[in-house]
Amino acid sequence: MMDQAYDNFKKIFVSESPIAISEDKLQLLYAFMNEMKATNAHVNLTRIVDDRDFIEKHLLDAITCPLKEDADAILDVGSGGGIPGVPLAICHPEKHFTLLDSTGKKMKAVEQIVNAIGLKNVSFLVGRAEDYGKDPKYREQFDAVCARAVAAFNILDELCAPFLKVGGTFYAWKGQQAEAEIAEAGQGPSLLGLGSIRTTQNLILKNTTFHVIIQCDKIGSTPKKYPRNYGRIVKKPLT
Ligand SMILES: C[S@@+](CC[C@H](N)C(=O)[O-])C[C@H]1O[C@@H](n2cnc3c(N)ncnc32)[C@H](O)[C@@H]1O
Repeated sequence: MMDQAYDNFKKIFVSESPIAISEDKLQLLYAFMNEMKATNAHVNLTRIVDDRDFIEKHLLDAITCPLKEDADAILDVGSGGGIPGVPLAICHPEKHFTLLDSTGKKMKAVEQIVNAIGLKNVSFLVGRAEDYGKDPKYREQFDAVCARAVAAFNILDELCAPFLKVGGTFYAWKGQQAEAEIAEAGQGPSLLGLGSIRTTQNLILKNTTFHVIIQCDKIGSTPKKYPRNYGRIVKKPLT
């Protein structure tokens, strides 16, 4: 049963959203927000708790990602409190989302949230991206890989590229520093099999000026030597 608080949520969401969302999905996004806020009292999942901020900086920031229609298996690397993975899973029930984070406590909390709101298209992995990326069970198995607020692009490319199938797409959420980070990554993406680097800037939200998603496609297999161990990736990012 939805209430006055839901009506307020809906009003803000509809006035801010550049895309139309059905009522059932909107109710799930609302339930996710409330569960996350409640969980936040004992597990630190987000600093954003005001409804308008949550809608703009978490929900809309996540769901405006231009995921390809034919992407079925999607990995969210460094998912933390479940963003962008959970809002995207709500909006794309036909796709499967795997959330990966090295912090088990966060993944456990998000799993409980996902169960509480009844989402069936999400699964969880606890551990380091650079370890899972070497595991044949996960390497080159995903049609899309997403990552928000995890690392600079010249580190993220090595963490994420190994998971992508050739033909898949990598989405890295960035702000106004996107172009500078692409430049800093130099030849790194192409060494990893990534190409066609571009940015999506046309989904700028009313109060979030710098909503930029770097996208690139996997155009060739990632050489076996990548990903290196994390210390090496950070100390000497590919250029
Ligand atoms: C700042 S949080 C961002 C969480 C979420 N993506 C968001 O935008 O709200 C970064 C998360 O990435 C995870 N992380 C960082 N490096 C990682 C790695 N190499 N493998 C797996 N998780 C990692 C951290 O545990 C943390 O939960």
